Amino acid sequence: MATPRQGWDVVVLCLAPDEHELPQWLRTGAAWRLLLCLDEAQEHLAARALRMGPAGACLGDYVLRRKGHDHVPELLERIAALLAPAGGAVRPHEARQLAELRTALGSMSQGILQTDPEGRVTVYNQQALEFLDLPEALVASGATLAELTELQRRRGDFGELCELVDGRGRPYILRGARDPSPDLYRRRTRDGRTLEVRTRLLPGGGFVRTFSDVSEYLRVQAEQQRSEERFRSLCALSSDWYWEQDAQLRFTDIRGTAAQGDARLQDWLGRTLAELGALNLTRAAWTEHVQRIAARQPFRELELKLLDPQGQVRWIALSGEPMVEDGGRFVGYRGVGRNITDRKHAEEQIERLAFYDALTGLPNRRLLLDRLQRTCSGLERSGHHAALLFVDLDHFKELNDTRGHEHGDALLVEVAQRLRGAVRAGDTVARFGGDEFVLLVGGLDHAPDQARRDGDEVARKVMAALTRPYLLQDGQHYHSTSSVGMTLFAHPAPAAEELIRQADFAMYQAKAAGRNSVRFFDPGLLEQMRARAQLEGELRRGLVQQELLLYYQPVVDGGGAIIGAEALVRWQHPVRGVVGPGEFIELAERTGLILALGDWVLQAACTRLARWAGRPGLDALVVSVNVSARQFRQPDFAARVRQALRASGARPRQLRLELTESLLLNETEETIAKMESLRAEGVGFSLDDFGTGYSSLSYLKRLPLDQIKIDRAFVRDVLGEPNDAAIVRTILALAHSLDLQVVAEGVETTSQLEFLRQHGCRAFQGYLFGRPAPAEALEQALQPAPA
Ligand SMILES: Nc1nc2c(ncn2[C@@H]2O[C@@H]3COP(=O)(O)O[C@H]4[C@@H](O)[C@H](n5cnc6c(=O)[nH]c(N)nc65)O[C@@H]4COP(=O)(O)O[C@H]3[C@H]2O)c(=O)[nH]1
Repeated sequence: MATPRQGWDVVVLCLAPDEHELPQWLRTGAAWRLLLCLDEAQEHLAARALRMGPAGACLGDYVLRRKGHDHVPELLERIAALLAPAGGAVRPHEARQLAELRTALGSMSQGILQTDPEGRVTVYNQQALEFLDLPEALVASGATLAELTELQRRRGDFGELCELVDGRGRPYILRGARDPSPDLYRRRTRDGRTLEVRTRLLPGGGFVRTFSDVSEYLRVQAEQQRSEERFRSLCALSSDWYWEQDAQLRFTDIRGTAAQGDARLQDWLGRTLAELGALNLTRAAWTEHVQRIAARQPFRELELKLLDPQGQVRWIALSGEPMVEDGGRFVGYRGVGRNITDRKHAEEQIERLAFYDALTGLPNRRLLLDRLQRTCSGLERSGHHAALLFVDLDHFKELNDTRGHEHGDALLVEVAQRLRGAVRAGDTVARFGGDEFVLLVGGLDHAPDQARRDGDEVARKVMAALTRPYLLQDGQHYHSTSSVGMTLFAHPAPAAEELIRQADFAMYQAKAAGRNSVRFFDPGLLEQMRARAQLEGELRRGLVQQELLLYYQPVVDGGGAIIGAEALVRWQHPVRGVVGPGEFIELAERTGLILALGDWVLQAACTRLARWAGRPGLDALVVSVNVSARQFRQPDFAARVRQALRASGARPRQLRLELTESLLLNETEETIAKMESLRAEGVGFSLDDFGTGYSSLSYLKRLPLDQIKIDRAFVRDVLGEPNDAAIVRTILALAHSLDLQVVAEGVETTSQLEFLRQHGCRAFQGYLFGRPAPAEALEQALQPAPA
């Protein structure tokens, strides 16, 4: 059959009864309407024609053939109906379909329009009018798309140079919207929206065009892109890296500059956290983590200590949160990871500093206290005894002072090693600072006697280890001994601090017993300890209550004339009466009270000097004041002396500071500077107890001294002990050659005086001339005889 021509209004297709297919030309689509005439058995072909939709012929209606030509009237009637002009009699179902179509078009968010082969707009919806900003009257009037486009172009809808239309659509618009139209292009409207324009050609000519406002979509897309970029740069710049796990908690993604090229991290892929084998997680910590994951909760800073194949430890911290799809389905975890190895090392270092002695690497006081507490709490169960040993090196200070700190430090390191070797691995060797070491030894016998023997054996071993000669860095050998104080304890044990006090106290007993010995803490001695503590409290109070006094002991010349005095402190105790410095100076030094005490003495002596000014006999006296090492080492010591002088008005030339040898051996440069600054103002310096310590010619030459004092120990035996006599002679000769004055202390007899005089001594101090006494005694002795 021939193909119907364009322009026909209705095509009536009568299918032969044996025809089971629709002719091919029906699919080409055309403007005419189709009226099918077919047998009942062929009714499905009408349905098929209907389904061809807008691309094919438009099925108008169909009529079933009846016997003879009974169906012809109906056929004609239907032809008439199809030929009826638009707006004419429309069948009810068609009217409904049309209305529904309009509603559907109207409710679309897209704009839609359709043109006929001549380019006239035949179908449109409100959205299209709105997007194109065109009046409906114009569009409905049958204007062509080219005309509408021209109108828009003139209005500037596409921009002056059509720049609002993208590269795909611009040539088409510039051509005046004449074919061919691109399938897709985008253009921006003047109010800033972006429209996506899609065109689909219709088979019979014309096209359907849709307009979608994709502004929001593009905004979200751009935002997403920005967010992606942010994430990417975060990953690139951050020391953290990003990870993801699937629902089975296997690592599926590890990203970020910090993770790139890190084979050890990339090795995680496909494995779960449990399979990484963290060394640090305790069972409890792991259980807690697993429960958290099971509850799909986030986790923060989960720290993992991992061992890599090279045996290196590294620490990683992970934080994560669950990933859930839109439907609420759990799909895994994601989060960030960070290498915290450096931080962990720093923390370990800090911990070491907090609990270990930096020089020897031994536990410090804090750690020892902790271990001691643990030992004590285990004693009830074990029934064992334990021992705490306080070890102090004899004469360590002298080594430190004479040979320098490096040698002292090296010795302490060696001592630490020897102590460790002398006890069992489970015992603790701690350093309390200086040359004080404390050993905690556990597992001693249940029976007190045997425990004591065990403890004694440990102490002997310790002492033997420390007595072996040391080879110093300068190649010289050094011999040392130690004093050990020990306290034994079992359950119930005293408090840890109390045990340390006991061992410390016992160590002092060992020192007092002549060093190089062991002493067990004797509870009987506890009283002494308490007395010491009480004395400290009383001295503190005494200082505040101004219970201190200054006595003065005269210093005389060869003819017995008083040329000066030494100020010696006394304590007017409210109960015990006058207490000598031998009972409290050492305590004051140990507790730091010496600083306040020393200040007071300086001020009192200066005040006395000022009072004596202008008084006959007293006016020219030089007063010596003892200065303890700790006092002298105060950074502002010189300023304090100046302050005492200024406040009292005393003349610096009449003040002489007595220093001890041990003080001068240390910190020489600083010492000299301090002494020189005071000496420049007239203050004199005397070296006390000369000959008892490490007397050295070199520092005598270097230090700005005026005077040395021969210790009374040499003076005492100067007649009976040839050695002492030789020392005294040497000191006098030395002092003479260095142009230093000499004062001999402790002169009690005229024979001593005679000896000293013979060998050139010109100044003397001792009971022979007067005991230390209140200032008034000196004042009386020097009072001019009444005329
Ligand atoms: N056997 C005997 N002893 C004599 C004789 N002549 C004097 N003495 C004593 O020898 C000590 C001399 O003082 P030192 O060597 O500076 O030794 C002083 C000094 O090191 C210290 N000291 C005293 N007062 C102070 C002070 O104000 N500050 C400081 N830091 N230490 C002081 O206490 C030590 C003892 O002082 P003191 O008990 O007053 O003892 C005094 C004095 O009484 C004598 O002929 N025979």
